[in-house]
Amino acid sequence: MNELRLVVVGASGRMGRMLTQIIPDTLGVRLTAALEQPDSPTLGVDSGFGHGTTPNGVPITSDVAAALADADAIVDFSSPVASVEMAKAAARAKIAHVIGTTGLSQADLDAIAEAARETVVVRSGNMSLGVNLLAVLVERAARALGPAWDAEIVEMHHRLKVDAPSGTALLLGEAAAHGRGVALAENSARGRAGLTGPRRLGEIGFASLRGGTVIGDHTVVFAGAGERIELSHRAEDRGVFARGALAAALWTRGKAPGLYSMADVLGLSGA
Ligand SMILES: NC(=O)C1=CN([C@@H]2O[C@H](COP(=O)(O)OP(=O)(O)OC[C@H]3O[C@@H](n4cnc5c(N)ncnc54)[C@H](OP(=O)(O)O)[C@@H]3O)[C@@H](O)[C@H]2O)C=CC1
Ligand SMILES: O=C(O)C1=N[C@H](C(=O)O)C[C@H](O)C1
Repeated sequence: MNELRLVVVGASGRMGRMLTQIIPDTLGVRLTAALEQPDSPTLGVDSGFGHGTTPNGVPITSDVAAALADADAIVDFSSPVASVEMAKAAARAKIAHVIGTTGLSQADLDAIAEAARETVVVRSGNMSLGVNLLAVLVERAARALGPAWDAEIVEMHHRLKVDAPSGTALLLGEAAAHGRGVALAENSARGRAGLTGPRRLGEIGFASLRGGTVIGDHTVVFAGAGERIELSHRAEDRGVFARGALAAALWTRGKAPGLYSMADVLGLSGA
């Protein structure tokens, strides 16, 4: 089978650099374009620059049309505005779109769902195997424990992260809500401050810490009367997200248009 021709969006960012580093060592994929914003100072620079001195022959560009003309899939860790634009372009070109970007609004999610009517889209707030397995465990725990055990989600990330709660925290919150058979939107508490009053039964709380170079730590606490369960994941290397995204891109081959998750890619749906 031919190699999957990949476009990386956000190629000069932390995740983009990790992707361009591991693509040459990943069987079945080939980088054909590396996209950045039109005003990026990195335009024209070899996209291999982020990981030492080995050029890969793919210069960074902002020409979306040219990039998509020679591609099978897009791997996108950029910004909400960019990912929604890419989703529309991917739908028009019928190219698979793997979206890792977080901080998406409901309107952004709706636009992505609309694009997924035309092409294969895999979106997840976390592409790692560990976090997606953790979500399965959180759902089971929430189902078994019920709302009498208070669920709180604590996350910590590097000082440069711009959105909160993290996409992963929201994914884990959705898992807990699903386990309880409730909607997260109606049962979440974000950013308590001031005279909050006692905790509301059944709410799922979120707390976000930012500092240093932390790649991504998440803990789901189930606090009961006189005892506590904590389920945690710590990412030690951005490679876990990048490898998951490349596995997702390869998985899209031959799939029907639709919106998929990493649980689908990893075979964890219904686990
Ligand atoms: N789902 C997952 O597993 C993971 C998700 N993420 C998420 O991925 C996103 C990116 O993270 P990270 O790499 O750390 O962030 P960075 O800010 O380091 O990288 C994002 C890159 O995207 C670029 N960009 C912005 N707009 C466009 C555009 N229109 N076209 C092309 N490129 C564009 C930015 O350029 P500029 O700097 O000029 O704005 C930047 O270089 C975040 O939302 C983060 O939360 C991160 C890790 C794992
Ligand atoms: O911005 C990051 O860095 C990360 N973002 C994702 C999130 O919002 O959960 C995934 C990972 O934790 C790193």
